Amino acid sequence: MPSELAITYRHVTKSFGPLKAVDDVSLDIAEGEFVAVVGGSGSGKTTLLRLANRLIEADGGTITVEGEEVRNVDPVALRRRIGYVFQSGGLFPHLSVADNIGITPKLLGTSTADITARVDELLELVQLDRSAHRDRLPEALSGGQRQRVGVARALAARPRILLMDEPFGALDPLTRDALGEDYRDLHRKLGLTTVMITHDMTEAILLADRIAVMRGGQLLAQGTPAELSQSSDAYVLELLRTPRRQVERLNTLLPTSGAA
Ligand SMILES: Nc1ncnc2c1ncn2[C@@H]1O[C@H](COP(=O)(O)OP(=O)(O)OP(=O)(O)O)[C@@H](O)[C@H]1O
Repeated sequence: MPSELAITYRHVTKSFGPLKAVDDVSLDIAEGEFVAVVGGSGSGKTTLLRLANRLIEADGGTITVEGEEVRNVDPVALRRRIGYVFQSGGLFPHLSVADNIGITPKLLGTSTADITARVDELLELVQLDRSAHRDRLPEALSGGQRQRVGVARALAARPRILLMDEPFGALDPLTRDALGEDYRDLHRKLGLTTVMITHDMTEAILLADRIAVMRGGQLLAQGTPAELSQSSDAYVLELLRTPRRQVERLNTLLPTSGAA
C-alpha cells in the first residue's frame, strides 16, 4: 500500500525556554512533492525541518515520516532514511570529496568496491567531474561545487526524502539558479520528496510545488504560488511583492523578443 504522505506534522510544538519556536504547526507533505519553507529569520523554519529527522525533539503534537511516528523510530535509522543538506554543505573539512560522500555507506558496512562505485555514480548525478573532484578537500572546491557534494552525500544512503536548509543561500545568483534547476531535475528523476528552506521567494516560486510560510513559529499559509497570491494575509502578500516587482522591472528593462 503506497503511503501518500511522506511527512505529516499535526499540532507540533517546540519551545526553547519561554520561546515557542514552532507553535501548533500542522502540515502534510505528499510523496514526490517539493515544498519550500519561507519566512523571516527566527520564524522557526530550521526547527520545523529538524523535528522531522529528530535532530530536535518535539514537545507536543505528532510527526510521521512515511506513515511511522518519528518518536517510535530510532533517530540514527531515521536520519539514514532522510537526507539532510546544510547551508554551508556541512562537509568534513579533513575528508576528501569521495570520503565525504561515502561516509554513510561506510558506516553502514558497505564494501570498499561498492562505496567507490556509489561515489562515482553520485558524482555523476550531481554533475561533478569524477577525476577532477574525487580526491579534493572541500577547501579546494567552489561554493557551488561544495553544495553539489553536500547533495551527493545526502543521497548516498538512497533516501526518499531530502531536507535542505538554505542549500543555495550563499551562492552567487547564476550558480544558485543553475544548482536550483539541476536539483529540481534530480528531485523529479529520483522521485524524491523535498522540503527546502529558502529566504528567496523567487527561488521558492520557481522550484517548489507548494510553499509553506512561517511566521513567529506558526504556519501562516501554505499553497501553490497561485494559491498564495490569492491570500488575504498582508505578510504573505508582502512576501510575493518582491518577485512581482522583479518581474515587472524585468519586463520593462528587457525587450520581449530577442535571444535573451
Ligand atoms: N537550540 C536553541 N536554543 C534556544 N533557542 C533556539 C534554539 N534553536 C532555535 N532557537 C530559537 O528558535 C527560534 C526559531 O529558530 P529557527 O532556527 O528555527 O528559525 P529560522 O526561521 O530557521 O531562522 P533563520 O532563517 O535565521 O535560520 C529563534 O528565535 C531561535 O533563536
